[in-house]
Amino acid sequence: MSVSHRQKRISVPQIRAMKGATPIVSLTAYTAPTAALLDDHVDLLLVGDSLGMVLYGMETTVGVTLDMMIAHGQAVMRGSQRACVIVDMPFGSYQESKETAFRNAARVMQDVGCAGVKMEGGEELAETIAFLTARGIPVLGHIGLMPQSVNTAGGFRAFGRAEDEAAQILRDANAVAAAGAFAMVIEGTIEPLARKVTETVPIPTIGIGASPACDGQILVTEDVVGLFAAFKPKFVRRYAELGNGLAAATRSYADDVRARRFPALEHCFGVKAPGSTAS
Ligand SMILES: Nc1nc(=O)c2c([nH]1)NC[C@@H]1CN(c3ccc(C(=O)N[C@@H](CCC(=O)O)C(=O)O)cc3)CN21
Ligand SMILES: CC(C)C(=O)C(=O)O
Ligand SMILES: [Mg+2]
Repeated sequence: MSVSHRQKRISVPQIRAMKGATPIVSLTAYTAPTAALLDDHVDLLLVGDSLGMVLYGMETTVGVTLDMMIAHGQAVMRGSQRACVIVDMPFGSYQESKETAFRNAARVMQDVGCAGVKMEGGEELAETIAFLTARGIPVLGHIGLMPQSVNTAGGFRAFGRAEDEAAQILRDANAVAAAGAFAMVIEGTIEPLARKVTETVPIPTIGIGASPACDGQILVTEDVVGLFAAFKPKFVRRYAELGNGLAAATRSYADDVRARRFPALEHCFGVKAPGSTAS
């Protein structure tokens, strides 16, 4: 594509400016073909570390590595043209120190060419978020249910039911915003808390299992289209059942191969079609 025909991607400042306006539409993407199909319809594509569970069959996201995120981030950048692409920093790549976080996030920015990175954390991560944003790396926060903390948080559950937990999440939201995050994902909280966080912080909130009051919504694409069957979180709405289509197509293919209906001669090389000089 020529330079003059190249369209610009939605930028981090544009996402930041959507606070209180038209809801930010976001979905996950892990591969080039999926990114290409979603690109025209979303504002933000997240290369989520949920890929460990969705693509690789892991029980949690804790086993996902930086190399995996970079490889899938590159694929999503190749497949998309318009969306703002953000890459999840995986467990272990940013918690140790703000310096380690910067080094690993800079590697993601350089190797992937994405618009920014996402990190799970609240007050305890604020210094790191400030360190990165001050040095040119846009950060999308992630508070509430933080899947990388599943081993200390008591499993995948709703957050903010207890008063002290809700108060902590509100402090986390304020700390993440004050540290310079351009927006934050709020996951798996009770609805009134996500609403209150959205009303309180000056940056967009992007909800998942949170509230319709959030400034945007995100879901895992495979959950939305019925391609992930291991579990169905309460907060998912299925817009298609592509898994059924995939299974049905596979059954038809298997039947055709076993009955020698596939391949037909039209699928074979060096076979003259009647009335043709080609193939
Ligand atoms: N495919 C997929 N979708 C997601 O939304 C998602 C991931 N993977 N992986 C990373 C995190 C983990 N998340 C999860 C994981 C499990 C539940 C879940 O099992 N929820 C059940 C309740 C579980 C229970 O009662 O113990 C639910 O009904 O919502 C929810 C969110 C959200 N994220
Ligand atoms: C569900 C979103 C917010 C996420 O972090 C992921 O897909 O990894
Ligand atoms: Mg994630």
